[in-house]
Amino acid sequence: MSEREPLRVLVTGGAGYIGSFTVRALQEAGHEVVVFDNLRYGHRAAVDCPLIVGELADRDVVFSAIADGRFDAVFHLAAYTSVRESVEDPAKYVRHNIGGAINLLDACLAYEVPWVVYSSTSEVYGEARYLPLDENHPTEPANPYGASKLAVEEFLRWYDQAYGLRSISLRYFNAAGAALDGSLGEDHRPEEHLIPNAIRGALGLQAFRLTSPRVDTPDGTTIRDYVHVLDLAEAHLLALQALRRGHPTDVINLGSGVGYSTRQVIELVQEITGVEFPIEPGEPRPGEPPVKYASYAKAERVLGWRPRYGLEEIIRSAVLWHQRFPHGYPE
Ligand SMILES: NC(=O)c1ccc[n+]([C@@H]2O[C@H](COP(=O)([O-])OP(=O)(O)OC[C@H]3O[C@@H](n4cnc5c(N)ncnc54)[C@H](O)[C@@H]3O)[C@@H](O)[C@H]2O)c1
Ligand SMILES: O=c1ccn([C@@H]2O[C@H](COP(=O)(O)OP(=O)(O)O[C@H]3O[C@H](CO)[C@H](O)[C@H](O)[C@H]3O)[C@@H](O)[C@H]2O)c(=O)[nH]1
Repeated sequence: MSEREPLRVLVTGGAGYIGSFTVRALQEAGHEVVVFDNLRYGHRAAVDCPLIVGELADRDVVFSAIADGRFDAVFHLAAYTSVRESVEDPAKYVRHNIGGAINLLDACLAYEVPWVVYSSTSEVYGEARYLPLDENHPTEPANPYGASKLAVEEFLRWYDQAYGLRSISLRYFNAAGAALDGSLGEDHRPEEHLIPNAIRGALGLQAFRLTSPRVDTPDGTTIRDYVHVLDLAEAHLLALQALRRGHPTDVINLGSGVGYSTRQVIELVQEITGVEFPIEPGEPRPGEPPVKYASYAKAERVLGWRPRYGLEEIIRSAVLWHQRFPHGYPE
């Protein structure tokens, strides 16, 4: 099969934030896509392709989705993603993020799907021992969410060794931004991420609360690496091409390489929107690492990927989305 021939790809979590952009990128590249999502956080309106509404933890449902599909690849993005919830209810993260993923991988083996692209996270590293974080940094997740994502990465390695299932795990840093025309965007209910919450503060949709703990950084707020969701979607296509070329099972960081403090992000949202919304004190989130940002040298070397968009374009696109859809996707 030539590297350009269209493939059939199942995207789990494809109705969610990053998934919906990845689905669109696959479709634009000519691939045939089916989405599998339980719609707990995803939205039907975010998807323009066949959608299987199903639960990953239900092994029979997962097996029948794969059995019916004749898929060439699976992009596995579905997961629960709240650090706070994972600390309160770790069992949920074992059952869905680990158990659900294992159901999916077993179905891939049963129906000979050769390639998996997996959504991992910078949370696998825990607190940074050095910066920028590269893929050789020790993995010491500080919460059950990060532990669940790392466990799947590790089993992907074992599944390749034992059964020959090849995969690339993409360790995203902080995904943010929207389609440049504001047609797709981030709609989590409830929303926990900084950029959408600051924009909602600027648009008068809700009060903005600072939940960053006081940390040892120049302005005392946490520092993060924001990467445009369009850049993430592009990286998934490049990972698929790498697998088609025969690249071995691997893990790759996806970040912008630049760290911005929470206060800098808030101030940039204020500047771009022209609204000096109040910053109300919130309950500091426990266990947040003070600083993280990525080295994306490996993504550049292996995938030929580098981020196209910076923080300003991230915020401008997200503002457009929130202005067009202040109440999110129509249900
Ligand atoms: N948003 C980020 O900054 C970020 C950073 C690093 C990694 N990630 C990873 O990227 C992936 C996508 O994240 P997102 O921000 O788009 O989240 P999201 O909640 O918008 O998307 C996840 C989707 O998966 C679905 N889902 C969750 N559990 C499921 C299950 N058991 N069965 C079926 N469907 C299920 C949800 O309904 C949702 O549509 C996740 O795997 C997450 O761990 C996200
Ligand atoms: O309304 C808000 C939202 C966030 N923050 C603060 O802004 C910083 C960034 O918060 P985000 O929730 O946007 O990002 P995190 O780095 O805390 O975590 C996110 O990115 C990780 C990957 O790097 C994981 O995927 C995780 O699930 C996801 O929530 C944190 O200090 C947070 O306390 C606020 O002050 N107010």
